[in-house]
Amino acid sequence: MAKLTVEDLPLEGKKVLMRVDFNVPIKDGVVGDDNRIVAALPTIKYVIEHGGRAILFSHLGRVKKEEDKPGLSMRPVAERLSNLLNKPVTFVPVTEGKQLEDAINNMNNGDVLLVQNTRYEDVKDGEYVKRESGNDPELGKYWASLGDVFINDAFGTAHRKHASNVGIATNMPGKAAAGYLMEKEIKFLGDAVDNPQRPFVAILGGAKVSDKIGVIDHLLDKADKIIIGGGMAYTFYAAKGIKIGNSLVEKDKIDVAKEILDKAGDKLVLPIDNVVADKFNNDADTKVVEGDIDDGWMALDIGPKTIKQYEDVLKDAKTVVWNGPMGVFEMPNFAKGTLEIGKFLGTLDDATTIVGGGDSTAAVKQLGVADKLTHISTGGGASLTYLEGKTLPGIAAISEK
Ligand SMILES: Nc1ncnc2c1ncn2[C@@H]1O[C@H](COP(=O)(O)OP(=O)(O)O)[C@@H](O)[C@H]1O
Ligand SMILES: O=C(OP(=O)(O)O)[C@H](O)COP(=O)(O)O
Repeated sequence: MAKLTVEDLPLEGKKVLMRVDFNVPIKDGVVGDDNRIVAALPTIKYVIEHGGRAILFSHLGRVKKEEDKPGLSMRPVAERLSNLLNKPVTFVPVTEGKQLEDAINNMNNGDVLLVQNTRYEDVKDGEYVKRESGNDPELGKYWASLGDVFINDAFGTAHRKHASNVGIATNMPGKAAAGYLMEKEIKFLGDAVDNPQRPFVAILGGAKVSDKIGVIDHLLDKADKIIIGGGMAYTFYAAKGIKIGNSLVEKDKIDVAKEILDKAGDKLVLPIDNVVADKFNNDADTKVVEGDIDDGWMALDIGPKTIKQYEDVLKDAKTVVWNGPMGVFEMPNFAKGTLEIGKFLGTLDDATTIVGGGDSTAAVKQLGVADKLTHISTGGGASLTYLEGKTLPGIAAISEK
């Protein structure tokens, strides 16, 4: 990678601004899945072990009105980070001003400080002003002025052009580096898409084809096969004139689906059978049907023949990228397709297997197969944007070597 990395920066005694993605689930004031915090630890540890003063910035959720703020405080994140690092983390409950500046000036080498949710800046005096999300130039400049160097380790936010990632970086030319997590994500996703070991198979699922059109388009030129599952498969069924009953469909995307099918030829693989249900409920009556789905029935998972067919496509793969579940995996009776594909990926010892996407990541974790895969991306929207072949502003703003 031609970008500056943490190892290129002077750290000893420096005020090291770090953008991390600590946008984690919080329930009743306690952090749930802390994977994103754990994923940022290598860079934070490197900085403090090399005598840097780590000043961390992250957003949490979306702040649109004053009342959103209390529930979206970073305080619980500071507590979890402190536990994970096994050392104190100073939490500063504001995003600008004397309290923040004094706290930074009081830091010693090796200390860690976490700034309040950067999206508190989106609401001022009750107005939704989007200073952070709108990349207000004054805000990026101010935050940049608080430190000596900048490290962006927030891959999950890299598809956003906000003050705390792009704003700080552009105000610190030559001093903005990628953290280890950012490097790792770019390496796995970048190699998979641009330099894959072949055969390269993409598995795309999830609810809507509209979310994945850009990815399918980009990967049609790159992948050897694209396996389709989940709700979006039935818009492709409709495009082929296969009956879909009450299955999920995006009627306004049927034409696009037709174009994709024409372009893809046999590169795109669709389910041959499905588990259909008489209602959207785990306790629904179910049956497996091939091809046409009758009215009154909806497809909620891929069927056993499809699982077998997909395993056949995957068995020789050397690179696999997976985004989106094969069915309504949240309901145990419709989780089998996602589970079996996940388990099978875990057996592919010679392949690089990469999962991106919020629900796909939740699925492989919930199903207990995450440990067997090569790389689970910390970014949903960011990994999708990457797979679409688009530039991620957060990455583009990092200084070149
Ligand atoms: N056949 C289906 N019918 C309706 N919903 C489905 C179906 N298959 C999957 N889904 C739903 O799609 C959602 C995930 O889609 P999406 O958000 O696109 O995935 P990701 O976050 O991994 O990109 C899940 O909530 C899942 O229940
Ligand atoms: O969780 C995130 O997005 P993701 O769920 O698509 O990975 C990122 O932190 C970005 O958050 P945002 O979509 O509120 O800008």
